[in-house]
Amino acid sequence: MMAGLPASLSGQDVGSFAYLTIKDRIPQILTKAIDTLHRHKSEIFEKHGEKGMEAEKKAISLLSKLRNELQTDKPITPLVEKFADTDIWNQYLEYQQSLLNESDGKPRWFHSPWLFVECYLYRRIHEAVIQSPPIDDFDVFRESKEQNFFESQEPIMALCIHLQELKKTIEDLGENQLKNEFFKLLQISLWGNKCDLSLSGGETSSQKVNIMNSLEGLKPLILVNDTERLWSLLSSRKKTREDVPITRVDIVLDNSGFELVTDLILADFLLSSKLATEVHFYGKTIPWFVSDTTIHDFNWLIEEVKRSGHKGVSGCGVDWEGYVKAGRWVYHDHMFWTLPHAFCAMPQVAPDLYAELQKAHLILFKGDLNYRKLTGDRKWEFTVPFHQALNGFHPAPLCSIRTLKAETQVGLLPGQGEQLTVSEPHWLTTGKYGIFQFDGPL
Ligand SMILES: O=P(O)(O)OC[C@@]1(O)O[C@H](CO)[C@@H](O)[C@@H]1O
Ligand SMILES: [Mn+2]
Repeated sequence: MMAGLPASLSGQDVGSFAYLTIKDRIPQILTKAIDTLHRHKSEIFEKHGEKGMEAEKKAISLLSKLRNELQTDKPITPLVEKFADTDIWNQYLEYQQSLLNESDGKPRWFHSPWLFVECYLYRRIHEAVIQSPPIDDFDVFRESKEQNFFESQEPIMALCIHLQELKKTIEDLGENQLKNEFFKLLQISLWGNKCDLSLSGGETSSQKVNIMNSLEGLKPLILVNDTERLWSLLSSRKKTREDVPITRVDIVLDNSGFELVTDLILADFLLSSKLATEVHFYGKTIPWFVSDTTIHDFNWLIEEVKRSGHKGVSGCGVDWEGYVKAGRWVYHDHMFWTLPHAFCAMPQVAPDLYAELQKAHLILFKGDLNYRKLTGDRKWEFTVPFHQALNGFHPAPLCSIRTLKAETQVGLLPGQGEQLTVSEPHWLTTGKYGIFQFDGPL
């Protein structure tokens, strides 16, 4: 499977999105993280006293040192703090070293694969925090994830009310009506991915307008649309429900806040429509790419929805808590999702996780980073088939639901990418365009 893989995206390519992310956006994210620690000084003092003050100072100095390493393109150094994945990370760093020849020296920020460098950055932020007890559980991104939720209350309310209405009549919907509702909620989950904080460098990217009304207008921005495949897979299983009592859909989550609400609404619809009988979610074990969902974020958001003053919203929270309690929604934590590996390495690196995913009848991968890891973050030709770019990663029928925020895309029609480059030079990285890209039994 390894034969003839194209080169990785890298900060080596001056002017590329990778280069601009490492040069501009990541220092901005580090500065915001440092600023967040500063602004929580009094809260940390109240909670931990003098020891907390020392810890806050230490974490800030470690993050400042990290920013300096990055901005001066220093060699990438091994992780030093003992943690569950420290050894795997340092093995991967040695692997990156082995790819370089003598003259190249050490792996460096602007000279190593972008995927590795960006993941390493967030793992170093985590290391700075766990090296600073007693604030070693501090999530430097929590405030911005919560802010994204609170600033998106209007569209969240509209979506929850829509779902509650839909659930009242869902038994009476005809096949076609159910399909259309399914497609609408898939599109809402797709566009929920547009607002991620790491793209905006941590600036608020909450959802302002109510996307229910703009779906029609957004359809031309969907470059690959395999949603019919999702419908036929799930609806045919539903028809033969007697002999196939279980349909499990796994959702590999991306961002917390508004996007997570759109994913939970989709997951609720999957159960209420009986297109699925159980949904499994995968989040991140440490704070990741600014807005990615941790188990704390998952539980916090369901609780916030349940506590809403609006009964249309709180009703959803009550149902969602019920699904978790009944084991119909299952949340999985696994360290693999915050390692730097492309997903084709999962059978070797995390065979237990690969075996878990193989139990799903359909896996939905949300977001841009997941797409980059599905396809190895490489400079593929636009027309290379998605199946080929997965490089052997086929745990189950899967679909990427992603807005484009990185200079990598496969499975396009001949000329489609070139045409977009002419009409919209930054179509790969603005998050304006999206895909539903499916890989399953041919
Ligand atoms: O996975 P998400 O949340 O959709 O996107 C995360 C992400 O956009 O942040 C980086 C920019 O720093 C992107 O390259 C990366 O894919
Ligand atoms: Mn993300």
